[in-house]
Amino acid sequence: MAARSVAVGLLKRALSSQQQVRGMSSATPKRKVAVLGAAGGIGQPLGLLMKLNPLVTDLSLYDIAGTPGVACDISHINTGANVEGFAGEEDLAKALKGCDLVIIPAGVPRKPGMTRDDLFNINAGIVRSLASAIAEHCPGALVNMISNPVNSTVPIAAEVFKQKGTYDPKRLFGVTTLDVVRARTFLAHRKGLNVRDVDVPVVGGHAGITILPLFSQATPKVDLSDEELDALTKRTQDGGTEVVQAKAGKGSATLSMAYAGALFAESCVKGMNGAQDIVECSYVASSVVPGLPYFSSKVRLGPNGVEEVLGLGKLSDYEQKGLDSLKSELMSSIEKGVNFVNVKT
Ligand SMILES: NC(=O)c1ccc[n+]([C@@H]2O[C@H](COP(=O)([O-])OP(=O)(O)OC[C@H]3O[C@@H](n4cnc5c(N)ncnc54)[C@H](O)[C@@H]3O)[C@@H](O)[C@H]2O)c1
Ligand SMILES: O=C(O)C[C@H](O)C(=O)O
Repeated sequence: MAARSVAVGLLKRALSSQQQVRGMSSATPKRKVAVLGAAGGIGQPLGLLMKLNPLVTDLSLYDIAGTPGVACDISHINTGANVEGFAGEEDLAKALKGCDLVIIPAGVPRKPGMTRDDLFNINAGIVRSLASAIAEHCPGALVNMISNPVNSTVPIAAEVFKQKGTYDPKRLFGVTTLDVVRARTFLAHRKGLNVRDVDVPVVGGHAGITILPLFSQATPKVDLSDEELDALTKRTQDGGTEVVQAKAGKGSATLSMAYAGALFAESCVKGMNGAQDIVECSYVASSVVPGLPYFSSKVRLGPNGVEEVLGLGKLSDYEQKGLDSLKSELMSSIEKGVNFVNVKT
């Protein structure tokens, strides 16, 4: 009897995973995901990872050029998602139509010696025009903003959506998952832990000192000397710069970012599909820190996007100092984004 029920269980599991792979399960809703900037350093591996995700039934790959080739290549992979490639502004409406989730890694990356804010002049305009198209063609989609400077590009998208009358703070996310991925990796290496067991919330924003890892809230609990804490915090804050320098002029993090972006996108889709207790750190509209209208902290994801913005929990003195010192930089990046859309020059 026991052997029979084990066999039935295995059969059911195999059937349901086959159905999932084909995108045919009646329990799994159809989900169309778009990647804007899909021919780029992040866009290509992110497109690949989304094609491998059984929750994605339709994958729309958009860039200003180069997407037909990328889409053709990815479409040959024998997983369920239907893949379409779109190139050039005249194809943007088609790329966005019917999307549940839009991921934006479009824009220029840093070179050594640059800050993320140095990307503002080019990327702000790109994000403004993509946000405007999203408001027109898929206003109900969740938006995962990867393009830097995230601290400003999220407010830019929000202001565009407000102007278009489609703004819903629950649906707009700055992707800060790479900071969490880095904090987990660096802590696990430093303390000899299995990285799969390690989690570290990272709050604040996504640039330099605005990236604030909360090692006092890590799981498993760890004892860190003052030197270790300082070194781990700085390495997490400078993780992006470490990659920019290692790539020596050939861009910034792409592969680890694609991994992080795919993790976050999957959590968004799971939340939309009704999964419970999906919690991720993300840079969202927030009242967690008075005076900062956008802030990254843990958020609970659900059918409508952000279901709940969670508080910061108890901070150590070191983390409280970090929080106090990031506020003015984060606020000025937010204002810069807001003004870009609203102030006529
Ligand atoms: N949030 C994060 O943690 C994080 C991590 C890494 C990189 N980034 C940022 O992601 C962005 C992309 O980085 P990358 O390494 O993929 O750069 P990349 O130059 O390799 O690719 C960017 C792609 O965007 C495309 N693009 C430009 N304008 C566009 C438009 N109007 N519409 C659609 N696509 C457009 C380009 O054609 C290119 O294919 C950069 O701004 C980078 O700083 C963010
Ligand atoms: O550092 C960068 O410019 C890219 C990205 O924001 C990162 O953190 O890797």
